[in-house]
Amino acid sequence: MDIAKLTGVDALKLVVMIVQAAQAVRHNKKTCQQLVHHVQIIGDLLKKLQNSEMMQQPEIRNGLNELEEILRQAYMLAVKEVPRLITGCLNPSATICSHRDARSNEPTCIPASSAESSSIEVCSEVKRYPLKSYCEDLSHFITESYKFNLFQLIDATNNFSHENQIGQGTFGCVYKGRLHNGLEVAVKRCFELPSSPNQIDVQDLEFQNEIRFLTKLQHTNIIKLVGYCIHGKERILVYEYMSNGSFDTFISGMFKDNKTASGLACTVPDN
Ligand SMILES: Nc1ncnc2c1ncn2[C@@H]1O[C@H](COP(=O)(O)OP(=O)(O)OP(=O)(O)O)[C@@H](O)[C@H]1O
Repeated sequence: MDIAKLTGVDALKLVVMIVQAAQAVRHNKKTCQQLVHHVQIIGDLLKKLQNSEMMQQPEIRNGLNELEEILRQAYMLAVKEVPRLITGCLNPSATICSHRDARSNEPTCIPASSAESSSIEVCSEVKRYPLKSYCEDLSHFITESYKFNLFQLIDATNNFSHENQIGQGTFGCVYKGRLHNGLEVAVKRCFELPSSPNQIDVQDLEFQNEIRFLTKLQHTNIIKLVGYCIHGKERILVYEYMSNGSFDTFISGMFKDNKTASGLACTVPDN
């Protein structure tokens, strides 16, 4: 099926299509049921958002556009009968990240928020799926980024000190940091939103979208996500540090180099 044919289908319709596709899959029944369960949670959330005032906020609309793109890709995967893999990617409470297995030292996928409260049981096949095979089967969803613990980032940024702050965007403050291995990083500490259940959900979706999109889009012209941290209410993203100025400067520099928006789009790996 041509992905272009799905253009214009909204997120809620995609949820229905994914559920239908997953229910039609003959193999991996149990995994498909989990997939349906996870997608329906996203669908319920979208329904709640649909007529709310929050939909007027551009950042939420943008987040939902990105979610729609994720759902579109999930649908494409569902119809290709690989639900086992996308269950992990769509689990609203678990993000796949790469870690090394303590015994074999093999990179392994685990749910990033396994320490966080989760009412959803994460598919055990996904939990222990070796990163290598995962990459081979689903390279565009894999993340080479790592889950940091909060103390590593406190250490890297001198306790998020004022001196280390290099900027501030819509979603949080950005700090320059240096990891133990010497790598210079930009650490974005997301603002805490007022504690309304919906807003927290949306913030988490936004956060997870950022992780998925940046790890999926590996390209020399796209900033690399080095890792992330979830600790209590803390949501932190760790990017490679751009020594040549801000991201905006970098983007405008790119266009000065005759890399037009459409040219860039052409060079982004096509999933
Ligand atoms: N990877 C990075 N390396 C160096 N500086 C960075 C990096 N990322 C962000 N910054 C600095 O932090 C500032 C805030 O960045 P951030 O991505 O949070 O927001 P923004 O893209 O400027 O705005 P918005 O969030 O509203 O889109 C940037 O303007 C830049 O100066």
